[in-house]
Amino acid sequence: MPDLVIHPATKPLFGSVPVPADKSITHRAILLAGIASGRSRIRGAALGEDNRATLAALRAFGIRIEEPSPTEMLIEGAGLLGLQAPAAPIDCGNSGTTMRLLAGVLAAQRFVTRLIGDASLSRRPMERVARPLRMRGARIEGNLDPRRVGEITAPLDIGPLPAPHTLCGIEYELPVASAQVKSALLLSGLYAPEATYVREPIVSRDHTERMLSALGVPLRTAGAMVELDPSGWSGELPALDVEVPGDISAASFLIAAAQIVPGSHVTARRVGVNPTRTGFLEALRGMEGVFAVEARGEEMGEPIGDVHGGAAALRATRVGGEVVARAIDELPILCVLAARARGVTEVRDAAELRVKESDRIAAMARVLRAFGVACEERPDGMLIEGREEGAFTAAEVESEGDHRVAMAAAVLGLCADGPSRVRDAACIATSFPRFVGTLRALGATIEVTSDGGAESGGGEGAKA
Ligand SMILES: O=C(O)C1=C[C@@H](OP(=O)(O)O)[C@@H](O)[C@H](O)C1
Ligand SMILES: C=C(OP(=O)(O)O)C(=O)O
Repeated sequence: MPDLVIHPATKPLFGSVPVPADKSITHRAILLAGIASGRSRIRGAALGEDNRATLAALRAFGIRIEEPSPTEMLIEGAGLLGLQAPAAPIDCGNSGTTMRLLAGVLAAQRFVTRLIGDASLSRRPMERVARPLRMRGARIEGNLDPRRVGEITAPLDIGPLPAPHTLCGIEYELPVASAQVKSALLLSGLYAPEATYVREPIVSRDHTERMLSALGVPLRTAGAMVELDPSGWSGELPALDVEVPGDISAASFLIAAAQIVPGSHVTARRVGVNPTRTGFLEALRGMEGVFAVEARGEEMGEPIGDVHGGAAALRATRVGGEVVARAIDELPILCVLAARARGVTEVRDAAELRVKESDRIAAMARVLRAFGVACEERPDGMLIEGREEGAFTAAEVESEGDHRVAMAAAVLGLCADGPSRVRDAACIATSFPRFVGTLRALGATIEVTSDGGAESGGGEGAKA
């Protein structure tokens, strides 16, 4: 597994760069294209491994997919009930979104599918999606989780849907905000003659709602409530033709790097700026960060903008409440910004971070401490004692197999007093295969090592 060696920045980061296609939107586009009627075209940046897992799953259900270039997919939709029983278990890899969204569609099928994942995904909680799907008549079984009472983990066996082979209506209140669970319920709602109502404690990302609405599915949203009432709907999804916007979660690492490397100015081009995803920018505003969003139109109901970021004198903030759901994947990089801010930053209401690809609260506390940053772990967040000046202590840290932890640590390394090392960094390809190449293009010095030796060339991603 390659490591990254990050050298302290000796000059400003500067430039305008693309970022990977939004991972959440891409999962949805691939999945909906597979069950739509007709040939869909999805364009965007080259796929990360999580999106590849969704693509491979669709192929395993018999969907024909061509990739005429690394940035384009042509998907022959088989219609809502056109998926075929797969010959083997479907490997969702590291991707929670793949597993939980697929569960919604598979709940309605007349065959059984086994969903498996890597070691990290096999530890993540799945009862949250299984329970409401069972309530609407689906069969879902998993392994009982010995660490958590009433919890199940992958492998998941889903289906076949018992006679009369229709899911029933549901009115469901999510105990924890989750776009994955909400999306699974809405996707399963495409197969139910009765209505689907989902209510969340706070609004999570709404890409599924926007995409389904753009495809003519009758959806109504009011605050944190979504209703899909299929009466009067044709029961068919038209093919999609979409250029997926860039991923704000990936862009956040670059915008954050620009804040903390003196003199920097960085632009991430054509980024999705859906308000259910811009919690990072709001938190950054609270830290007196330097950024601007320049509107660049819309795609399938998703607003797009160029995001500019520049070096800033940050101050500590409090991140909690509803903004957490809209910044959930950006909290690791926000912790890095907190380390470079004047005062003590408090992150709370973020217990969900403990059930992501790693326990991101514990993992980030270890990373921060390794760089000499004082922090206190809390059950639902942490306190971080920022230092607006002086280099951090160069460190050697583990990615813990978590792409966002690895990238956050790499950005912190730009402000250290010597070269830092992020071990086991191949996981970055999960969401941002060109992370290293992009940071280098902006002026950072990063090496990708294999077998203990440092390589300075190549390295589009951590996967050298
Ligand atoms: O729906 C999605 O695309 C996602 C939802 C979030 O997970 P939860 O639904 O578990 O909050 C997020 O952390 C994940 O990276 C992607
Ligand atoms: C949590 C993430 O993804 P997933 O849940 O799809 O594994 C993430 O990308 O940070």
